[in-house]
Amino acid sequence: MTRERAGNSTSSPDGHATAGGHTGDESAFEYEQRYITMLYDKLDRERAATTAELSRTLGSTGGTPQERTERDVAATMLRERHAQLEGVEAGLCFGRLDSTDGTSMHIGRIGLFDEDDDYEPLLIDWRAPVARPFYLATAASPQGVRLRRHLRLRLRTVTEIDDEVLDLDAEDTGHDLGLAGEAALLAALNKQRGEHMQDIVATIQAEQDRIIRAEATGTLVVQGGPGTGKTAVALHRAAYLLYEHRAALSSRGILVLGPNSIFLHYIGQVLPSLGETGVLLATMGELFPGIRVRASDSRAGSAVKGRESMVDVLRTAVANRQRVPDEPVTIHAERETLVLDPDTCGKARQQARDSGTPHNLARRVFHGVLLDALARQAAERLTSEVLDDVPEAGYTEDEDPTAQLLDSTDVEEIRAELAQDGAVRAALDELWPEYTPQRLLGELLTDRPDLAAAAADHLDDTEMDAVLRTKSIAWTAGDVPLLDELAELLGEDDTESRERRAQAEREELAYAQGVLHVMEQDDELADEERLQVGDILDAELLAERERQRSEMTAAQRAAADRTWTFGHVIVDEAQELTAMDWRLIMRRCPNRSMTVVGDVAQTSAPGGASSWGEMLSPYVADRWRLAELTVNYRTPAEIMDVASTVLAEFAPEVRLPDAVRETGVAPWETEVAVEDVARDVHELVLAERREVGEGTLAVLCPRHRERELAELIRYESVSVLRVEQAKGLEFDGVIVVAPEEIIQESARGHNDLFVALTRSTQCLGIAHPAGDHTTHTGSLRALTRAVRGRSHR
Ligand SMILES: Nc1ncnc2c1ncn2[C@@H]1O[C@H](COP(=O)(O)OP(=O)(O)OP(=O)(O)O)[C@@H](O)[C@H]1O
Repeated sequence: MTRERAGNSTSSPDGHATAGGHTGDESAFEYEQRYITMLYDKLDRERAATTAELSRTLGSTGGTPQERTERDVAATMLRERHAQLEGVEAGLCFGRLDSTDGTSMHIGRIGLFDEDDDYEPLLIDWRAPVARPFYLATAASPQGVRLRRHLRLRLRTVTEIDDEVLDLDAEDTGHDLGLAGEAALLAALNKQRGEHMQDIVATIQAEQDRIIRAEATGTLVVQGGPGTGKTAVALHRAAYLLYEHRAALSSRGILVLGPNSIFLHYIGQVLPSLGETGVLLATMGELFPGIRVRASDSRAGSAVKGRESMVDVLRTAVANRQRVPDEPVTIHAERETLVLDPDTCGKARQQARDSGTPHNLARRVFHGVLLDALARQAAERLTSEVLDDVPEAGYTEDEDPTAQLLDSTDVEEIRAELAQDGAVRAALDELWPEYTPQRLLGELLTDRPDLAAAAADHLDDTEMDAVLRTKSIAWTAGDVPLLDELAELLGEDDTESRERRAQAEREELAYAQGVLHVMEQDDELADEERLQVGDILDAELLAERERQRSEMTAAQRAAADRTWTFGHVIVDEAQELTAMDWRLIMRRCPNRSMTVVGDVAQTSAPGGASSWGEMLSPYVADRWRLAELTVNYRTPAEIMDVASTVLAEFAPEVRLPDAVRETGVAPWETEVAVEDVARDVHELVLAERREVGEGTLAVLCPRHRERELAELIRYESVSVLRVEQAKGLEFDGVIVVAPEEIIQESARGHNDLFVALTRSTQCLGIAHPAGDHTTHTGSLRALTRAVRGRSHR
């Protein structure tokens, strides 16, 4: 394979003789610039046409209800198209493939076609099958490709061209990792990082491409060490699946789950830059509409809440709210006093439970059985009162007055009256109340006896202490799967609200028809006017709900609906999820079309995974596929050497991915004054900022040091984070503060330290509070040895 490179800022256009399409006098640069300019002109025209169409659509009024709904659907699609065309501005076209048969194509973020030339493709969408050799072709297996060209642009100007001639006879200067487009790849990897993750569409590698384009059906696990591109691959897979299965997936949508909101912010631009806006990005804490997570659990608390046995605790808590009184309950109803005895209540409860419906629906059965009993009681009492008033000798034995006194309709009436009686309702509610998940969980987590009654078989005192709190609505991310579980156990009795809605619609319809009828009789009213009024009334009634639906994308609708099921779910940092989290996710994805992305060596959550099989087998048995990523694109070899020394101490069996590049910059370590760690780390930050220039820098520290450090270190490009917040992120420089404390902080502290060490793209420093590293764990001694072996500051 031979490589040629040209940059118009540093060297003259190469005038590549074989680059198809350009004329003899024209250099490759001139040709590509001309082509790129043509593509951007085309993009501009498409944008203008979409904007015009959208304002035409939004501006038109009236029409039949169906037309109005269609118009709203069209407007939603045009808005999406508009967002897509805006999103692909940067690096619209990034490559070109020349085939051995003499044909050539340009590859970019979206497809563009020439309508005036029988829809000839001008730009091929990277996801199209014909574009695939761009990522897969190698000199050994060229797949009909003669030349692969990477184009780099600044705004709309071509700044660099990298050519690879896929020629077996040529000298192979490539890396033994089998990289495609190596020069372009290294240029991308060496770039300074910013606030947002960049897409990798121009330099996707073959092992990544295979995952991105893997079958949509079934569950695919993508396991890979740090920096192997798992997140990048997962996001590109979302874009690919939407392209490949647009019709099926755009209605049900794709959910991408990430570990926290910092991470979602970080990855938030990748899909728009690929022209896709309809994907719902969320954290676990956001998956219960109406709840905002405002608090966090202790490690012990989240471990307890994440256990599967919480399902039994919740079940018992619900059952404990279905009460049978110890003593008869006296009800002072409006007309009489009635009594509910424990035996009747017990039978009613059994009947309700036997109905097999969730609590709030079974409540109807329970209340119904008791209302029947109360109605009978009232009827019997009424009958005996009447009989008491009838003179003894007033009838013969054949004329039993009770037989005619109350028939079933009368008893029904009594029942209906009792059902409306405040005292009766209160008594029934007391025994079997209606519950929302929020109310029940709020009670349970703030009331020790209540929790003890539900959890006695599952939690000891310390575990209960770990989840109890004082404020019922201080929701944490760990509460969300519990709320979701409760929503299933409780169900929602929407019979009345459905009836009310149906009644309101019937009334509105009757009103509208009445008005139309009056208008029809009014000869003075112009036909046109009558039509308009009729349209409005009808439209309001018939199309309102449909319209609301059509104005929302699948992602927006999904975000507002707890029971929404997605067409595909992508779970990033999946090793962090607990058994309870997985139950919720599986409810959102009944077809199990999922991509599960993570690294079990990086697990830090106390309830997180140590094996994929263990986590997934309850849902898919062994029907999941594993794909592995083996190359580390983020962390330079110098830093990986240090991280692998630490890893070898606690997980010697794990093989680390090969680092794709070296930077020549050795990691460093230093001591900081134990009495003033923040001040000294601040000094280190100032020095390190000079190293990374405008790049990003992170100070990663144990939990208890975060506040003090964050108060002192306040620079726009510097983040002070706990390790768990840095999951999935990367920075040009990283300073790890007090590694020993990070190790000691939790049962999975080693994993945390490993995560912290692998966040950097350029340089790494370690700050030990003085004396801290002399006494401690093997991991820390190994870390110190490894760093010292390289350099010392
Ligand atoms: N093919 C590629 N071309 C260019 N950059 C890439 C490629 N693959 C990965 N990268 C870059 O490598 C870095 C690491 O990628 P990513 O964050 O997706 O890795 P990860 O496996 O999720 O890491 P971790 O598990 O450590 O959080 C990112 O900057 C990403 O853009």
